Amino acid sequence: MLDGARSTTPERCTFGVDEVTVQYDDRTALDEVSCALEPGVTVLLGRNGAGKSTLCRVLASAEQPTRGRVLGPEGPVTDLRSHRARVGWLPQTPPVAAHMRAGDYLDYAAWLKGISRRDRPRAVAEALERTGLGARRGSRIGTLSGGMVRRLGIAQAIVHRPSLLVLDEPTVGLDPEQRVQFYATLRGALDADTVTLLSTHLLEDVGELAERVLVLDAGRMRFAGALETFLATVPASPDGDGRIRRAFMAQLTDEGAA
Ligand SMILES: Nc1ncnc2c1ncn2[C@@H]1O[C@H](COP(=O)(O)OP(=O)(O)OP(=O)(O)O)[C@@H](O)[C@H]1O
Repeated sequence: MLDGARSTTPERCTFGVDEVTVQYDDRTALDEVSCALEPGVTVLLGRNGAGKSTLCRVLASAEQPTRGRVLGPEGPVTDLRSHRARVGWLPQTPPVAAHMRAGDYLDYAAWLKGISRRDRPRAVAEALERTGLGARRGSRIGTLSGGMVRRLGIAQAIVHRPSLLVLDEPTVGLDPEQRVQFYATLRGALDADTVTLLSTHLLEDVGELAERVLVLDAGRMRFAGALETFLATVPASPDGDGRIRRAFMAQLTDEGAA
């Protein structure tokens, strides 16, 4: 296990977790999980209940692990406030308020991230532009389509140009066309040096976005490495079909099927 994680040299590790355990009463959501993230998109795969959301929350410092450490470029994170200021986070349920106008909502998100009153208009305009919502600045969020609300979720997560972007199942509930738009929006919204973790159980997301892959199962990290390494865990089939699915299935355990 973790062959890919070992191949991620510490010099290139900008964010990650070290031996993180999260315990809820008698349930172990994460069991001594370690991973090192790099600039680019890492897709976090796992079945329902594997621990994906828990890992996302821990990385975003929205939740404290029972044991273990969150890592930043300077080493273990000790100052949660400044860590949160450099993290963009899109939880499973986008934190939007239907009655607000998109621009006002982003202004509020930028204020929460400590962007000054002077810099906020530019930050908001850029976030709207990067997510293709420039024309929707004055629209009430309740009138936007599901796909637009998801893009607005990305906009609030990137409004402060975070170093680490954590997206928890952002493609769930989007129809195929909305997903295509979402992929394009995300690619356009990311800076080259942004460290992005995207959790999903949609294997399509891997082919569209992943440079690296993590697989969690039953709270344990089963695989961490480059997409090519992940795919190489199973043989190619003559028609080239279903390789991501087979590579994913190969990492799963009976334990996680419970
Ligand atoms: N606040 C909580 N209290 C108790 N148990 C929890 C809590 N949050 C998560 N769990 C449990 O921890 C385990 C991991 O949950 P988590 O939500 O991280 O998984 P997931 O991979 O994101 O699943 P899904 O794809 O269904 O969202 C599950 O067994 C879940 O029931």
